[in-house]
Amino acid sequence: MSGTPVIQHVAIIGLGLLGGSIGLAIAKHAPGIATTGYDTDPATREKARERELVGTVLDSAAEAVAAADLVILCVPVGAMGFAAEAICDALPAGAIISDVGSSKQSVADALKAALPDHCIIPAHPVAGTEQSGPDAGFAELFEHRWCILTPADDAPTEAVDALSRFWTGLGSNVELMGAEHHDLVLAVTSHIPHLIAYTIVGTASDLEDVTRSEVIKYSAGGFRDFTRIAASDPTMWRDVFLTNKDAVLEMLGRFTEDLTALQRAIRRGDGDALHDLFTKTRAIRRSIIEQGQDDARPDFGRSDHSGDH
Ligand SMILES: NC(=O)c1ccc[n+]([C@@H]2O[C@H](COP(=O)([O-])OP(=O)(O)OC[C@H]3O[C@@H](n4cnc5c(N)ncnc54)[C@H](O)[C@@H]3O)[C@@H](O)[C@H]2O)c1
Ligand SMILES: O=C(O)C(=O)C[C@]1(C(=O)O)C=C[C@@H](O)C=C1
Repeated sequence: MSGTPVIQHVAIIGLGLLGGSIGLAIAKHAPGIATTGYDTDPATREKARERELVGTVLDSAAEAVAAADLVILCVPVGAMGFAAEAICDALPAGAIISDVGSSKQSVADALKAALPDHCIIPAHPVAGTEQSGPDAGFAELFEHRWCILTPADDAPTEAVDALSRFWTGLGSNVELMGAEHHDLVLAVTSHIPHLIAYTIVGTASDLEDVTRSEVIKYSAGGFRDFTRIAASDPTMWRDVFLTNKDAVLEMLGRFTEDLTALQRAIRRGDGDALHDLFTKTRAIRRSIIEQGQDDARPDFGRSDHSGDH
């Protein structure tokens, strides 16, 4: 690759929350970039046309990528390999292939296996909601949010720079990281919190009828916040846990040990242990807020667009 490539045409494969939001964000922040898109689901393609998520919605992945200099795969992580195989023969030489998957090592492996001769720069915008599908996307999703790029050591610097500039242009802050490290960090900050939410809401749903209806009736802040997270897309999260198995199991082991220690403190009436831990965790919350990282999403990310009414 010679010189820094200028991105003039982005193809988006998968037109749900992430794909739709990228299309709308390009229209808002970089209207000079042409966009094409494809989704395997005909109803999603139809809705994407109606909402003008991209400039042109095509009826095949090959047509969608034929003139692209950047292709972004926005499908569940378990489908990345299939999506890459479907575009293999139609990709222009020199196109950058990227993705938005929530786990990175397995996606990097799948993309490399499907597209061994192409320039692959995996990415993960750490921005989302519990909504999914073509109705869920909005142009502001990535503003003031991190986008983590996980290029392989031999990835061309110019392509990494071009992709960084692309995401900065949509309003994101960009950080580079190894894929394995990404998967460990995100296991703690995103994957295990989702697992905990799925568990606690699942526990409530297993209670006897009367108790369950009371849980729903009286659910205030804590449980209600968990139900939002536990409403996240089942296919997406199934794939995240299957593809980030090692890091999730490692962190889950530590979490289980800490939970057991807390259980012992409660059983023994060890108020000091409980108070010490809660003081430590409160300090973490305060330092997140001091760093200006407390949900930098604009309000409409949660209310107007999240559908959580
Ligand atoms: N939802 C979030 O909060 C969030 C945040 C960051 C990253 N991600 C990642 O983004 C990706 C997409 O998630 P989403 O929330 O947009 O999901 P989504 O369900 O809203 O959209 C995914 C779309 O991909 C389509 N699809 C599936 N297989 C396909 C294929 N082979 N070819 C073309 N289209 C295909 C589906 O029909 C669907 O419309 C996932 O990898 C997820 O891990 C999600
Ligand atoms: O805010 C939410 O609803 C999210 O779950 C978004 C969230 C996260 O855990 O922070 C979920 C998965 C992603 O890969 C990135 C972002």
